[in-house]
Amino acid sequence: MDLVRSLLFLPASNARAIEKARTLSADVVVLDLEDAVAPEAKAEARDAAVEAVRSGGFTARVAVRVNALGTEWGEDDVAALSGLPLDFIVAPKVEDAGRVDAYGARMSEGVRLIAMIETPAALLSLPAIAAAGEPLSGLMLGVNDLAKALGSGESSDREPLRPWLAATVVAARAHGLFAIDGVWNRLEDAEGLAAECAQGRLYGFDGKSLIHPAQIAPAHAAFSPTPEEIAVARAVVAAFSAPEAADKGAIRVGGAMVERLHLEQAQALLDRAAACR
Ligand SMILES: CC(C)(COP(=O)(O)OP(=O)(O)OC[C@H]1O[C@@H](n2cnc3c(N)ncnc32)[C@H](O)[C@@H]1OP(=O)(O)O)[C@@H](O)C(=O)NCCC(=O)NCCSC(=O)C[C@H](O)C(=O)O
Ligand SMILES: [Mg+2]
Repeated sequence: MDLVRSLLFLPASNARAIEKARTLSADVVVLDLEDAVAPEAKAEARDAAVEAVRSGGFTARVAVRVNALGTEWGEDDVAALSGLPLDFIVAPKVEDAGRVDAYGARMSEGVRLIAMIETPAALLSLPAIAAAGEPLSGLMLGVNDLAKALGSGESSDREPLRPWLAATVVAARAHGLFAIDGVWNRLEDAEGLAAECAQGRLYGFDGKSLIHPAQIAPAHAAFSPTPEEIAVARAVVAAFSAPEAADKGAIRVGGAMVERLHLEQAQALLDRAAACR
């Protein structure tokens, strides 16, 4: 099971954060070479990321967000990661399927790609990007860049971004990719973070991109099955296991109609709960 409830970004130029990240229980840590690193620190950050990945010691799976191919650092970033024991490369500002292919041609076997959707052009090309094929394994919304490019205002319920939340999940699901929601910037607003995680889960996202260790636990709480969901799933599985349900497609469980598609859904939720444990 590909658990991606939490993808914690940290600047690869921050040695203390890298040390801390080794001890953290995020599902994935993302060493950032892009927006969290100033232009004059790019080369040093690249070296630090390579050294960190080579040395290992992370509890989480490890990703590096490179600078986009086409920028002055992109080619060197991707080349520096060649042959390293890395789980994912995160590609910022992907705008077409050709860009996914370009990363694929440069990446080592076994490393998977997460494409960031964070420009209007990417939104218009979502179906083609999602259909690009291997090594693409996930889509991640970049809400900061997106809000900047769209000129959309802030709102607590993300009203202006909602069509794009849904479109990203649809594109990912259509091609068996995971979908990761954007970051929550307000470090001290835990209530807002919890609400936004819940909204992301409601839209179907598999997890959230994060910027601070304190955001890991709320993301895991939101993107793991709840005890109530587990109880309902167990009841559905038990009801369909009863002899009287053997020849039925639809039955009544807890006052609701459930079909065999709900049985599959319940089994998937129980598998996910086991993986989260
Ligand atoms: C946002 C921060 C700059 C805040 O830093 P700071 O105020 O120093 O944090 P704390 O004092 O609360 O830190 C406490 C300890 O935790 C460590 N720490 C902090 N953040 C991280 C982290 N992300 N990963 C690992 N460890 C972290 C500190 O080192 C302290 O440790 P210790 O001293 O040992 O106790 C900072 O949190 C930060 O830099 N966050 C990540 C920023 C980032 O990577 N941004 C880029 C990705 S977001 C993005 O661009 C999304 C997308 O592209 C879009 O467009 O939307
Ligand atoms: Mg961005």
